[in-house]
Amino acid sequence: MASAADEGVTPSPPWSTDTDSLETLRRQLRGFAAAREWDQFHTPRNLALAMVGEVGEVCELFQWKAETRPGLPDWSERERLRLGEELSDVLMYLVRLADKCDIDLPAAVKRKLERNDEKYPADRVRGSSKKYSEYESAHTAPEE
Ligand SMILES: Nc1ccn([C@H]2C[C@H](O)[C@@H](COP(=O)(O)OP(=O)(O)OP(=O)(O)O)O2)c(=O)n1
Repeated sequence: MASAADEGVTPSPPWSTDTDSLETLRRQLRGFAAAREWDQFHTPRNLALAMVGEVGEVCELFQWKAETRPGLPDWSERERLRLGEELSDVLMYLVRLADKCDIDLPAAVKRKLERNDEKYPADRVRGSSKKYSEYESAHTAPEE
């Protein structure tokens, strides 16, 4: 089985996020909305609702299907294309929502990765899906 390093993933700190691609997307979505005078509709509440609606569309694609393996080998190209579209909608509304709420998403993700690493140290939780509070000496979430 390929190790984490073989797959180019980052198994341990320091964590970072690709600020450039999120920032580029944030700017593109700003421009897209501005060109259509949609800023007036892109309120935090509307964007949150729109994002959840798109999450529902993602889930709908999995609905009533048998469990499938990672990579979706038994899905058609058409279904995979559709899933890519719906995931993109979720991402776009998410980035737009963060922007309209003045949340620095790359910084927030980096911070959350660090907190997750503290709550779920790899050596301790490897191979288990238990929540951090279920471990024996219940670890409490770090202070804000
Ligand atoms: N007021 C709007 C309307 C749309 N979009 C953008 C964000 C999404 O990426 C996409 C959502 O478009 P639709 O509401 O048409 O939804 P779908 O693309 O999912 O189409 P359908 O509902 O037919 O599957 O368009 C937006 O930013 N603001």
